[in-house]
Amino acid sequence: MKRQLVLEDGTVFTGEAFGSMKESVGEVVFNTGMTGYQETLSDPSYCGQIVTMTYPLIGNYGINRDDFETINPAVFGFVVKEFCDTPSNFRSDEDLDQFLQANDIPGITGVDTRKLTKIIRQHGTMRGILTAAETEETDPLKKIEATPRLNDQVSRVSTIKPYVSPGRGYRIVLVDFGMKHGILRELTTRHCHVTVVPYNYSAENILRLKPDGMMLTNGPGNPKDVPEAIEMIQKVIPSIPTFGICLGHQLLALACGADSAKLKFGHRGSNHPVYDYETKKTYMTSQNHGYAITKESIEKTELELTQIALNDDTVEGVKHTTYPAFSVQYHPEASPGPDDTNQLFDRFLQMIENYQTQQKEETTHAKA
Ligand SMILES: NC(=O)CC[C@H](N)C(=O)O
Repeated sequence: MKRQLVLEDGTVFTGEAFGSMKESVGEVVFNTGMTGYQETLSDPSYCGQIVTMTYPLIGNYGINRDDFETINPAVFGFVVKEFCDTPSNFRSDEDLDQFLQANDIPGITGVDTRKLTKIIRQHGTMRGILTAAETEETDPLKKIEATPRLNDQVSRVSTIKPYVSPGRGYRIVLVDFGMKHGILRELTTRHCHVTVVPYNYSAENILRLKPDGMMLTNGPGNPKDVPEAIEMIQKVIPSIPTFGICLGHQLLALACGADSAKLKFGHRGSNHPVYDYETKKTYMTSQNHGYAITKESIEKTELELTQIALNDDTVEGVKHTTYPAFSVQYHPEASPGPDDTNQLFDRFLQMIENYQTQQKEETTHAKA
């Protein structure tokens, strides 16, 4: 069956439908990863977005039971140059078409994804619609216009109730804005006792758990759409060591008085070079974001710029100069992509240890 991807500017791409047959409107973004389509499709940060893979052959190693970043994919559509319906890999359990059908995600194959990507790069991110090619009765552009822009993606993908992944190590509260499993995996690998809480869990409830540390996860949409989290972070960071990733980084920075802005077409892929001023090293990072903290806004806060994107000089990391808190815009948990920055989880646990030692020393001094 024929299907079209129509962009807001009127550009039409015609291809073959696969996956779910439903019509879908979303923000059209591109991901430059050569592999990792399963992790990309299951990353909740794509809620509301139609994702294009720039790598031309997609589906060739199928879908397996191990590589999900959530079991509830939230992406609104999937665009490929060539869908491979004969996957060949020892881990493959089903093909991409079956996966997309089972999760009600519409796909389109046979699209000139290079042309599509060039358009998005020149014009900036646009909304688009995946629709049956034959539709004559309604103008696809009118349908895009009639579809309200989302501002509630985080509430769609966050957990509703808190839950615990037990461990004998540090007690970490993990605030779920649309968590990738990779973040939880890195903490449990390090024996942490993790309490995952909803995006709108209050500061009072978090402090009542007496955590050793707080982690703020990735998540979809505009960070300014989650004001309750910004308020919570302001109350928690003076006393609990905090580490933020991606949306969590943006929320931490907003909570400290910085500002965020939308990037022209974002960073999505597995090969984004980032320079870390602290280690004086460049790392390859996995990224997926459309917003960023603005550099100028950091200057008037108590934050310090710690990392920078080498492609476009945008903010990739900050740390608080008084409180034990730091964050990065990219994904140290990788999945997909390189795990060069995996040691940030160790840096976080080290920060907790240092903070607790310092607290003990201060209490001893106070008593003496
Ligand atoms: N992966 C993320 O957490 C993305 C953060 C935010 N939704 C953005 O697009 O910038």
